[in-house]
Parts: sequence; structure tokens; C-alpha cells
Amino acid sequence: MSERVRNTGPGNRATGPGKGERVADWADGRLGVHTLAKTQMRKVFPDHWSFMFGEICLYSFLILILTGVWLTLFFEPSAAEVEYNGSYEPLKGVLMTRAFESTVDISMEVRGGLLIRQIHHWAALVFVAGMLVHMMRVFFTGAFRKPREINWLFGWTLLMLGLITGLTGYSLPDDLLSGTGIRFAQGAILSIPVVGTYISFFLFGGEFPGHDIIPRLFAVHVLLLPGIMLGLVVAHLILVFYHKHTQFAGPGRTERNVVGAPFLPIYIAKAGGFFFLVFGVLAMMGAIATINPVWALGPYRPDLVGTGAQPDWYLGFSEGLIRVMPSWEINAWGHTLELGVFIPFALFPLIMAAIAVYPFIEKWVTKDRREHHIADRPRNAPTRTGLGVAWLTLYGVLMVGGGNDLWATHFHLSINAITWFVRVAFFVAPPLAFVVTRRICLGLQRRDREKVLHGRESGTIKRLPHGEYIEVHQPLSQAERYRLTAHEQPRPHEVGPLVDANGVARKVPRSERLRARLSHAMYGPGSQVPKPTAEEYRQVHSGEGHH
Ligand code: HEM
Ligand code: HEM
Repeated sequence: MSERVRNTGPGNRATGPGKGERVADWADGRLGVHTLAKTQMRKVFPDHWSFMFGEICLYSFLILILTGVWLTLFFEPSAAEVEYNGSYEPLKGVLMTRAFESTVDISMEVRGGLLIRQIHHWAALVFVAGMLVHMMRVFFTGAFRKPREINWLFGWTLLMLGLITGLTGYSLPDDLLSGTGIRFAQGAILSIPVVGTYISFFLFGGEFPGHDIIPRLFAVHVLLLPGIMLGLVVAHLILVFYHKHTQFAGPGRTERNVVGAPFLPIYIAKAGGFFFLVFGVLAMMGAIATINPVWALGPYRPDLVGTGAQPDWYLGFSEGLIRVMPSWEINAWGHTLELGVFIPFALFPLIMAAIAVYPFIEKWVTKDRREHHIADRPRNAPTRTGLGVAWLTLYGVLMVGGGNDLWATHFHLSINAITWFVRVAFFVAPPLAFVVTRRICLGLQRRDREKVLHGRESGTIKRLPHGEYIEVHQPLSQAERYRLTAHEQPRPHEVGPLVDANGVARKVPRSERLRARLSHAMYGPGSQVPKPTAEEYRQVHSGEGHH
């Protein structure tokens, strides 16, 4: 016992450094980890429930890698045709690709195979959902502002790569549903003017479906995209560390400090626990909720399409774009331009790109070059919040379009009526959502103002001696009043007088006028309720002192 203590302990003057210390010294001399750990491990992270979404992305991504590597041990990305002879009776004697057969084998023969497959698929759905919610959290709190614009772009790239990784994974098992997905993608590629056919032949190694696409998608799915994503995730997290996390306004919190718990030991314990929680929930979903039962769908055949064929949820909006688009087609000089497919195909990246460039547009409008480490409350940026909700509404409307068949069968509606509803809602719903959201934000700002000036409604009604009824208001704490009034209320940008002092017309570039107009939309009188001033507060609370 005493031997062990002597060898592994910190050591003393008589015995010199302990073994553990020597190993640590050796490693530190080569990696410099001590200095790194000393500066980084005590890094402080602020706490808020919405900061958990980034962690959900991270953990589901790790779970995808773990389960994905396991799946590669059994999955065979081969389009070679085989006759099924496994244990699942209904498929006996059916011709299929080896890819499909190996997926059925993973589900039926490999011990725990179905569970891992299902965890992988559920994790993919949660991963993309996590990214969308995390992105919207960052958007609504303005956490993309300087210095985090590049990290916003890293994140956005992760989202795009996540969508493609999901699509390539979904296509691997070569069941009827995934084959339909590949066919859909090929149709979209074919619609590209001039080069569409060439690209399709290049990707598929000849006519659709061919023998090459599954092995190619496999390499892309298990190696190329996860590799790039892993690198980007590391870069993303290094930047989160480097910039420090944003925090919500509160007493003692400034643009120059971070108030929260240290990474080690508090955050690492919380994060570790949360990882297992996410893993546990995904394992439970994988265990109890069937997802992609490929054996019931059967192998892919180019001449068949199953009813109710749907992509995974996150691609529902691209499906919607295609389904609701009128089938416009132009035939000229012996060529066909398939606008009914090409326009939606081109709109898809544009809708996504709008979100990528937003921070730069906002910066151009506000001309704000300062760093921002205090997160906005969404209500205090009504125009931005309105735009975010409008974007989400568009996404939602298109998802309804993508599932038009399911809406029709489940709610006994006409599919044409749904298609027309989506066509109209595509143009009407986002602006409507924008206006309604802005009004709600302004209403909430007004409520904050009331609360600061008059306190919180207590629900207690009092009758005064002269007969008047009043509701007793409880004053807010000083900390709460600070929280509700800490935000800035910038003035909109003005173009200034259009004639100079000598009465000569001043040239104002069109871009400047546009900027001033947008700036008014963001910060004009209709976009923010003036927050109470100290003078107003004093007036309300001087003398009469009650509600
Ligand atoms: C694989 C996907 C992703 C992972 C693993 C990930 C992970 C994280 C984590 C753990 C944080 C710190 C905690 C938090 O704020 O939630 C964070 C912050 C951040 N993420 Fe992501 N993220 C991903 C995707 C995205 C996307 C899609 C965007 C935006 C388009 C984005 C933009 C940001 C920004 C700007 C921050 C800094 C936020 C702040 O300081 O308030 N991330 N990310
Ligand atoms: C970013 C992350 C990833 C996403 C979104 C994703 C998504 C998917 C999806 C939706 C499927 C279809 C599952 C099914 O059969 O129902 C799939 C299959 C597959 N994935 Fe992934 N995956 C990811 C990462 C990985 C990684 C890192 C690997 C391996 C290193 C991997 C290996 C596989 C394999 C071998 C299959 C085919 C087996 C099967 O379908 O059961 N995946 N993936």
C-alpha cells in the first residue's frame, strides 16, 4: 500500500516527483498541454437553457459517427444483384441489390443491428432539427454579429453539409423509398440547362440508376462529408472558445466580461451528463419507434414508386417547392427547358443563402462596427425577429406542400386545394408572419415598459376609501429593471438634406437611400417602443407612489 502511494503520489523532497507527475511532465514538455489547460479549462461559460441546442447538435453528431462507423462494419455498398435468401420470409426469392440485402441483414440477422440502424436514423433527424433550432437561437439573439460572423458561416456550412449527408445516407439502403429519393435528385440535376444531362451521366456513371451511384454515395457519406464536418465542428468550437460565449444582459454583465460557471469542473460535468442524456433519449427512440422499415418497403425498382413516399423532414421543403410548382416547360431549338423543376431547384439554395448572408446585410444597414457579446432579446429587435419568423413560415408552408399527399389522405382534403393553398401561402404567409411577429414584439416591449414603470400586476384588487378600485402592482427588483432596460435603442440612419447649404442638389447614391429606408424599418419610430427613462421612472414613483 505504502509502495503504491509513494509511486503514484505527488512525490516529496525525499522521493522526487511521483510517477504520475513524471508522465504529466513528459507529455507537457512535448505537447504544452499544461499551459493550454491552465488558460482554457477555467474558461467561464454563461448559462441559459437556449445555449443547450449547440450541445444537442454536437452530441447527436458524435452519436452519428459512433453508430455510423458500426454500420460500415456490416453494410455493403454494392449494386450487385442477388436473390434474397435470409430469414425474413416475405422477401425470400426477391431480386435485390447487395446494398439492400445487407441493410435487411443488419436489421434481421446482426445482433443489435436494427437498434443501431434506428439510432443512426433518429440521430440524423435530431441532428438537423438541433442545427435548425440552434441557428434560429443564434439568429434571434443577434449572436451572429461581430465578431461571430465567420462562425455563423461555419455553422451554416455545417447545416448545408448536414442536409446533404442526410440525403446521401438515406439513399444508401437502396430500398424503394431511398431509390425514389435518388431518382428525385437525378430529375432535379437533369433540369439544369445545358449541362444537366452531362452531370447526371457523370454522377451515375451512365444511365440511371446504374451500378456506380451507391458505392459513390457511400464514400461521400461515410468519409468525405463527415470528415469535412468534423473539421468544421472543431473549428466552430475553437471559435466559440476564442470569442467567448454571448450572455444575456444582467447586473454585472458587460460587453467585456462573462458571468457564469468555469468549464472545469462545472461545465464539463454538465456537458458530460447531457451527452449521456441525449444518447439515452436517442437510444430510447431507436428502441421503441420504428423508422425506415426497409424490409416492409422492399427493394428499389425504377418502375415503382410507393404511395406516401416522403423525404426525411428536413428536405420536405425542397420536395414542397417541386410539388407546388406549375409544370412549366419551354421547348425551343430542339431543347427542353424544364422550368417546373429547375425553378424550385434553383430556389432551394437561394432560400438557404438568404440566411447565410443576413449578418452581412444587417451590418451594411446598421453600419455597426462594434463587437457584441451581450445577446439581444428577440422582442427588442422586432424587424430581425419578424424576418426570422417569416423565413420559418416559408419553410413550414413548403413542408406542407411536400406532404400534400399525406395532408390529403389524413384530413380528407383535395390535393389540388392543398397545392393551391401552398401556392398562395408561399407569397402571403411570410409577409403576414413578419407583420404579426413585429406587432407581438412591440406589444412585449410595451409590456416591459409598463412593468419597469409600474411594477408587476399582482392580481390583488383594492378598494380605496373614496370608492375607486385599483390593482396593486409589485415593484420589480432593481436587477429585473436593469435587465429590461439594458438594451440599446439605436437611431435610424438618415440620408440628410437633399440640397446643400447653397441650395445645390446633393447626389445621394441609390444604395444610401435604400440603406436609410431599411434602417428606418429596423430602428424607426414604428419599430421600437422607447424604453422608460430614469426621469419617467422618478416621476411615476414620486409622491403618489402606487400603481
Ligand atoms: C454540427 C453542427 C453544430 C454544432 C455541433 C454546433 C455547436 C455549437 C456549440 C456547442 C455552441 C456553444 C453553445 C450554444 O450556443 O448553443 C455553438 C455556438 C454557436 N454556433 Fe453552433 N453548432 C452547429 C451548427 C451551427 C449552425 C447551423 C449555426 C448557424 C448558422 C451556428 C452558429 C453558431 C454561433 C454564431 C455560435 C456562437 C453563439 C454565441 O456565442 O452566442 N452553429 N455552436
Ligand atoms: C453527419 C452525419 C450523418 C447523417 C445525417 C447520417 C444519416 C444517415 C441516414 C439518414 C441513413 C439511413 C439510415 C437507414 O437505414 O434508415 C444513414 C445510413 C448510413 N450511414 Fe449515416 N449519417 C451520418 C454520418 C455517418 C457516418 C459518420 C458514417 C460512418 C462512418 C455513416 C454510415 C452510414 C452507413 C454505413 C449507412 C447505411 C446503413 C443503413 O442504412 O442502415 N453515417 N446515414
